[in-house]
Amino acid sequence: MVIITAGMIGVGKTTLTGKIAEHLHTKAFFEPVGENPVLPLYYKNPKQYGFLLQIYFLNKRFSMIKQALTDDNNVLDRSIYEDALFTRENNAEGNITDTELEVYLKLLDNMMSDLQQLPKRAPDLMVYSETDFETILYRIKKRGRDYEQIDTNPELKDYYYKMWSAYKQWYKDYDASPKMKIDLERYDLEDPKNVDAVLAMIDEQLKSLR
Ligand SMILES: Nc1ncnc2c1ncn2[C@@H]1O[C@H](COP(=O)(O)OP(=O)(O)OP(=O)(O)O)[C@@H](O)[C@H]1O
Repeated sequence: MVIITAGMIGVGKTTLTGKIAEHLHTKAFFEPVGENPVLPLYYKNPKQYGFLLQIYFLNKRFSMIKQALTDDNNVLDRSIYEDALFTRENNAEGNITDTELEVYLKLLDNMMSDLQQLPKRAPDLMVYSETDFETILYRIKKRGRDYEQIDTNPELKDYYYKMWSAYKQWYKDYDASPKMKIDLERYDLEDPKNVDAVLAMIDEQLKSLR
């Protein structure tokens, strides 16, 4: 089984990915932000580093999905299927030019067609997490990464809102695999009871796929 998690910045995908991997005894693929040299540069100067950051992520995600689809027993914390959303939003914000977007999309297209030659062509399940916008802001604040804070960079609130809204449509349009939605506002994963409830929902969904 290959499961991918998806959802807005700060929604709680990383925690959920860890819980799923532990529960199913599978390997989790994370992309630790501390090891990303471009991310802090991007938040300081999105116009200069927007394109570079998206190429950085795309390259990482391509390696991860290739390995995941080859090994066939994995959970991925965000995947190549949602990266273009960030690129499009940064294009709409004026951080990424139309030419950069075009080059990016062609590269992405090439990468996606390469995936068709792998033992498995797509994930088995996409687990999408959502909360309301206020909860997103609360969790970003609580997590406390300096460069993500709207207190020091108020313009970020607008960017976050646009991303949060765009994700709703992204979920509706996603058709690369079966999908399910988890309400991580109702099921806050800090409570172990909620973890059990969410894992039971995922088990149920997996059963229906077998
Ligand atoms: N293409 C992209 N993919 C993922 N993250 C991106 C991308 N472009 C910019 N970012 C930024 O990189 C950071 C990713 O952080 P992280 O991997 O912890 O994901 P997250 O969505 O915040 O996680 P979680 O749902 O676990 O809270 C965020 O600050 C996000 O805004």
